[in-house]
Amino acid sequence: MAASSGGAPSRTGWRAPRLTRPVDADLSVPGSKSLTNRYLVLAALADGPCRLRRPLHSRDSALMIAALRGLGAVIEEVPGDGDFGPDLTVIPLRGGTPASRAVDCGLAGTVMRFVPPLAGLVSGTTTFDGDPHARRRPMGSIIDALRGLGLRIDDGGAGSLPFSVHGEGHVRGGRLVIDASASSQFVSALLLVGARFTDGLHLEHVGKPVPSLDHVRMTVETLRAVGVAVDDSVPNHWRIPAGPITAFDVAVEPDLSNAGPFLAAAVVTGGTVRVRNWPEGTTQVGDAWRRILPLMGATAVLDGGVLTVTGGASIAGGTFADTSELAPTVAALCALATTPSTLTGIAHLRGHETDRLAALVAEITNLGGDAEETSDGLVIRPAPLHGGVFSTYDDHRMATAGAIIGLAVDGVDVENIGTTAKTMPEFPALWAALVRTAGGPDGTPDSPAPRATA
Ligand SMILES: O=C(O)C1=C[C@@H](OP(=O)(O)O)[C@@H](O)[C@H](O)C1
Ligand SMILES: C=C(OP(=O)(O)O)C(=O)O
Repeated sequence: MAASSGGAPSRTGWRAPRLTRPVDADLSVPGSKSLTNRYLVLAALADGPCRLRRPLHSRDSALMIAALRGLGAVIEEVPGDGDFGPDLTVIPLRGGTPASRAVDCGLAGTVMRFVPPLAGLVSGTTTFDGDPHARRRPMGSIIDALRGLGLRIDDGGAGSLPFSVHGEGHVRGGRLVIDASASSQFVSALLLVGARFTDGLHLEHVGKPVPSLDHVRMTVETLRAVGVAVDDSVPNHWRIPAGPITAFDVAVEPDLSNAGPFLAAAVVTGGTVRVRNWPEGTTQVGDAWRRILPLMGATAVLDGGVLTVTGGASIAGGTFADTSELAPTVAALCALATTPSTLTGIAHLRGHETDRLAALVAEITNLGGDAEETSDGLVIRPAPLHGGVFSTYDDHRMATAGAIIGLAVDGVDVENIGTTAKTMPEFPALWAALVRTAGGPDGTPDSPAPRATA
């Protein structure tokens, strides 16, 4: 496998840079995956042309763009002022598309969950498939919901990818009951299109609690910002009247979840990382770094749009609930902590890009660590770690977890660092710039630390 630019070549992939000196970095991170892909869906349904400023450009956003183009949206790249690629303009779906089209979901939950309801609003057949593991991600609630809305779905009875949606150009909508306990994205998917159903949508969740509720709040707030009146005053019920989605021009916030590994580097090395353009108010779950990292002994100060995290003398373990997509990064830090940790409320991570609970236990244990699964999370105890291969399972957050552990442990080979392209193709280069602020990886001569400017 080819080595990526962030670490030295190694036999098995990407040798994670090891640091015994502190990082001292200023950086920007690319746009939020969750916001970019919500804005793209809403723009495709809006009542006029829209613009996304500083959007994410990654595999997940590229798959969303391709899917929406296939359904008839016109999406173009135009010059913008972002550090990580052009802006996007979107002319909404106008009909007149071919009678059938295929959507590649890759491994993107946002594509496989958000696009099928939208396909119901377009005439013709849309076939969905994705990477091999995508066929194992939970989809049954979306398929059932679409049937409940009167759409014909061919899934061979599997309740998973691949399947076809036969759209008629309109969906009646109204009352719909689903079980969204496997993924918050089931709720978000239906809310994003609900205003365009003829009778609007009254969605009810019945079952174990909806996980990753921060992401549902993000959907609700994003909808309100484009003129959709979401009533979420009753728990597990969302009511949306039929109506237009107002065209918008929006700047996408940086991805605060993807800022996590860089902030973690400050914690691991006892250094400082400053992330620019941190929003004062946000619906992103990644804002929780400001709460989580101090529990581990770091300081986190948000001032003037810059989040500054400085690591302490050691990493404290603790109990971390409902960390959602932050969990792999939290787990990597816990594996380096001096006291035990418990992560709870993340049973649904078994349905993510891989079974993240099993994967984290396997990879931490493979490096000599002490980790085990519980029914809804992980227990990780202090143990001396050694080098080895850190497998990534095509999961971007497993790759970054390996990079974090490798900062503190000699000889960690991250097996496929390229999988970070799912949400942050720039990861290897940004990590290399971060490492240079500590004078370079261990074994390179000390040199004046250049600032990470990426
Ligand atoms: O709506 C979204 O953008 C997301 C919702 C969450 O999904 P789950 O509820 O399946 O965890 C999260 O983990 C994922 O990374 C992004
Ligand atoms: C769970 C994740 O992604 P997806 O949107 O594919 O569900 C994630 O990014 O951590």
